[in-house]
Amino acid sequence: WSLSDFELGTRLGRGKFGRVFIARERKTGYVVALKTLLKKEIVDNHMERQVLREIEIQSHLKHTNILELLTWFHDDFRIYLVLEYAGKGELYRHLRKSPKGRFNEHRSSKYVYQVASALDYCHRKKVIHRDLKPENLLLSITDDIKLGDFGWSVHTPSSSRKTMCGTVDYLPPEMVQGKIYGTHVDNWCLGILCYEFLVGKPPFESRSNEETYARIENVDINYPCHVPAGAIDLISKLLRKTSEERITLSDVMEHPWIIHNK
Ligand SMILES: CC(C)CCNC(=O)Cn1cc(-c2ccc3c(-c4nc5ccccc5[nH]4)n[nH]c3c2)cn1
Repeated sequence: WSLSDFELGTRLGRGKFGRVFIARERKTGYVVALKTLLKKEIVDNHMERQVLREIEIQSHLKHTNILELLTWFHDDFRIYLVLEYAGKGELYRHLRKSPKGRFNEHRSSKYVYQVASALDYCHRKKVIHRDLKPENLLLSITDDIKLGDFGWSVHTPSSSRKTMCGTVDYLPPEMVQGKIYGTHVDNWCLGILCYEFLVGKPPFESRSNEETYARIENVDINYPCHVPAGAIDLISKLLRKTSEERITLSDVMEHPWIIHNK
């Protein structure tokens, strides 16, 4: 493959994701997201091994709710990643523009199910910490979750998050305390995500990072009255300070609130 095989369109996410363009493969007309990484930037930041490891991992992940890395190629100056195009773009924007900035039970439980399915698949492949938060979720044209790992993108701090260096709202207690962490961090983040879908903001959001950290470590959570009991039950089983106590992803997928509402 080479750049001449593609007809480039506009930048996606208005430059938020680094240099990602919508593009069409000339012969088939297939629409993709074409991400370009400058080799000089990668070398200057000593990220060669990391990028190659990410490409290695991502190219082996094949799941309907994980954004697929279709192929990649490079020229003298850039590495080009041919990624699946998600027709409805950033989930985050849909969340913010929904009435009261939150999703209804049906939509929330469907997305939580799909994210749990994607994470369960990743964990079985010994891949953890996909940096789960609304900014890393895209929606396909059929309104299905596409989990992307935008760790590589140069996120300009988006105005939507108060803290300029990206949100701390999704950090689990073990990461706030700088302890080693395992796959259970994703279970915690799924709990935060479920709360944010239903309420419109993450549970521990505070005026300062320090206050947020304190609330995370105390699991100091309040549920607005409109949050259904079934969802509270699920979230409270994910947001456990002791990581081993958190409900498993397969149990999330079989939880009554998910089954009855998705
Ligand atoms: C090193 C490597 C293997 C990591 C691979 N993963 C990434 O590069 C993560 N990444 C995915 C993207 C990305 C960004 C946006 C989109 C979109 C998309 N569709 C849209 C529709 C409307 C508005 C914006 C849209 N963005 N589809 N697929 C995308 C993929 C950017 N970075």
